[in-house]
Amino acid sequence: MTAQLNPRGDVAVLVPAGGAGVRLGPGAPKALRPLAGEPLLVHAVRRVSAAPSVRVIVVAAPVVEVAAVRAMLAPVAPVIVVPGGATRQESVAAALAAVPAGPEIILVHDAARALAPSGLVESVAGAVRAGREAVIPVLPVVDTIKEVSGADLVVGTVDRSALRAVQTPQGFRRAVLTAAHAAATDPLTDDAGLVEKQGVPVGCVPGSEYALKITRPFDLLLAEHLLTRVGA
Ligand SMILES: Nc1ccn([C@@H]2O[C@H](COP(=O)(O)OP(=O)(O)OP(=O)(O)O)[C@@H](O)[C@H]2O)c(=O)n1
Ligand SMILES: C[C@](O)(CO)[C@H](O)COP(=O)(O)O
Repeated sequence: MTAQLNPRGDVAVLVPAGGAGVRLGPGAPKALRPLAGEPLLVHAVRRVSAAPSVRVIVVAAPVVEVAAVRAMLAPVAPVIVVPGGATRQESVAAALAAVPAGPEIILVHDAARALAPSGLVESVAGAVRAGREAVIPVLPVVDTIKEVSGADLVVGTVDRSALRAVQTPQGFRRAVLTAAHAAATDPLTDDAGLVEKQGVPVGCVPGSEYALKITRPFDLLLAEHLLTRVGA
């Protein structure tokens, strides 16, 4: 990361890290929980900052942890840290508002996808640079998918050939992401969803198995294995 900004190609990455991690079980906010001895957020920011086009990183931290997160990330990379919001969408909006003038490509990347490789950051940024207005990394759905009524009654089998599992980082022209957040009404689970609502086409690039979202305890075990045994 260097300080000079080139509006045509430079990238700012927003890292929403304000979530509690309820599905991971009781403990500190998820982004601060340890993975192989370091907080998830440190792993995520280290990988993002290693991507050559990234010039600005803005982290949305849990509200009461802003100072601690600033201190924690200071040795990792230059970052702007802002208080997160009550929802992921609010955290992203707060981070977006803190991006300085300059970068015209903005990526949004979950702290919870702590092992997403720098190459994926570059691949998403590159697709936006090449002309897409919005880009998401996706993987094919590998399980048979059923529609279920109530708790346990199968209604039918869904054709999965057109389905994709969506990851982060998601990349956008800055004006597109800003307009989508300005127009947002209900919270959606991802930023591409807001952009779709604006009628903007969203492109796909191949995702990475390493960009798994650490959501449940098993995911943390898997990530620990990938990091310590596979060298992710
Ligand atoms: N108010 C929130 C909620 C979520 N996030 C961030 O959004 C990303 C994706 O959210 P998820 O993995 O679902 O995290 P949590 O909301 O913390 O998980 P849970 O629903 O289990 O509490 C995470 O990096 C999380 O920190 C955020 O910045 N602010
Ligand atoms: C943005 C996201 O990571 C894409 O898969 C996801 O939508 C975050 O929300 P979730 O509710 O934790 O799945």
